[in-house]
Amino acid sequence: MAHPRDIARSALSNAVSYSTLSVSPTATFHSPTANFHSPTAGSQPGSFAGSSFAYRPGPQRQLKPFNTEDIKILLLENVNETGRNILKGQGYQVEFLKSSLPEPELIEKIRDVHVIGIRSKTKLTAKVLAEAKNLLVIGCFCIGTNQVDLEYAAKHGIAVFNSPFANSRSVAELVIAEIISLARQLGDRSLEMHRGTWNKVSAKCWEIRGKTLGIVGYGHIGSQLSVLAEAMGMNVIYYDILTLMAIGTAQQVPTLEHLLEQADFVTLHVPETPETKNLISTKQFEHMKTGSYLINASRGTVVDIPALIKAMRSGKVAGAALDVYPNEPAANGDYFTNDLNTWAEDLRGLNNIILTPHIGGSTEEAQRAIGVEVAEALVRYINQGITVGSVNLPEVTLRSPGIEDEDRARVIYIHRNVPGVLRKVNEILAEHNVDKQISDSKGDIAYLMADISNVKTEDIKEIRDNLDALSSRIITRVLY
Ligand SMILES: NC(=O)c1ccc[n+]([C@@H]2O[C@H](COP(=O)([O-])OP(=O)(O)OC[C@H]3O[C@@H](n4cnc5c(N)ncnc54)[C@H](O)[C@@H]3O)[C@@H](O)[C@H]2O)c1
Ligand SMILES: O=C(O)[C@H](O)COP(=O)(O)O
Repeated sequence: MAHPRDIARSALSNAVSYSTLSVSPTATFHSPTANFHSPTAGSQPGSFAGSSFAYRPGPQRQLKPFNTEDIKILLLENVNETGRNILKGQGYQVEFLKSSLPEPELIEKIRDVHVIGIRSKTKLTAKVLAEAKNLLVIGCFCIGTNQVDLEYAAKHGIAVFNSPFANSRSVAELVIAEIISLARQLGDRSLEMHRGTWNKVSAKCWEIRGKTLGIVGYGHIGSQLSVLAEAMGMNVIYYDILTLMAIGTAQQVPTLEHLLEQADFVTLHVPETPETKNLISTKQFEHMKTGSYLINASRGTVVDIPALIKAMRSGKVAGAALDVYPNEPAANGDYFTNDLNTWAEDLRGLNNIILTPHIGGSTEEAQRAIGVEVAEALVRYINQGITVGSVNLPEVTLRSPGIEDEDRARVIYIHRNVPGVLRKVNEILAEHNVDKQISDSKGDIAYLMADISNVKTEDIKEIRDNLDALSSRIITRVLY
């Protein structure tokens, strides 16, 4: 029996196909050049030259079996105007909210939409996604995707996109500011002055020149930070589960303990995974140098905060900067108290601790760039089924056929990765000319895209119905 989501998605897909093959007047692609760069792009056969890929839709028809006005999008967490404008420019119905939503309200709203745009706060769990009967695609307008059940989404044919590095520089700059601020106790001095107290001290205030920065997680952010820190005269060491090429004169160390024992400043730039939960806890604080500093702008679960509070009270750790927390308030103006995290007030009472409200990626530059990058990925997926940049589906694209003809269609078949599917799909497509076809898999899920010609309007329903009838099917889309 078809899942209700599939029926809803089929209905959307069928909506226009029986009345006309032409495109809605609003169906112009937002950007005529829509350039994007993907670090993984070079791995796409036949679609890329090197690692930079300029997608140009050109004058051909857009591949949409629907009026763009039928697409309902919910944007939460104050997604940047750049992204909103791109989506509105397509004619989609866009509902925009500044904050995240409590789960019951989220479930109510997600039932109705084809696309949801979120940032790091909104948790799209299996429970929430199970209610999202119409959902085609999720846009994470941020780097992290740990807030989404990626596996559940893939198994139900819901693509997920993010912006893998548009805010890396902003985070790296914030961390540089924090290193100096902690070394000079700037937060405390500023607070004292705000309270009317003059307290001029040099004891335990340091230059950062010649000090050792230990970076845990040497990815996009960690490696940017490495360059900036060296430029300021710091020695940089890093620990990563992968062996990674050092930038500048930084040096990789073999274990986390090696890093903790040598570093004056420890900064965390790992994703949230089961392995990184409480990565820094009592044992790790014991390995740190007395009087060293800890910075966490990765995810709140990476540091055991009660253990940090103890380490700071004992003087083992001389200062800390936290940008992320296990439980974060939903909206600006909400309180950060023990109701949310049992230790919140103890944390607030410590000296030389910088507490920021998850602002690592919150700059105008980063948010604008993320808005464009994710919104364009969503448009490519909604209108053309292109999955390049998806974090949970195989990355698949075909060059648009560059045709004006009305007898062409793009078939997208997301299916379970089991033997014999290609043969069955091609039997269904056999009466048409398959101009181009590509198929790729990721774990249990496979994504097939075929551009076919010699297709009449009445053939579309038959193709869809036949593909829908295959036991391997997750989602069928026919775009034309
Ligand atoms: N505070 C903010 O606003 C903000 C902004 C952007 C990103 N982030 C967080 O920062 C994280 C890192 O971002 P990035 O873009 O540098 O990610 P990235 O994927 O480019 O790099 C992460 C690195 O961590 C390494 N790693 C993974 N598990 C590890 C482990 N157990 N021990 C050591 N290294 C490990 C990976 O191999 C990788 O090199 C993101 O996942 C996100 O959660 C926070
Ligand atoms: O994952 C990210 O990019 C950061 O944590 C920033 O998240 P935000 O967009 O919710 O500020």
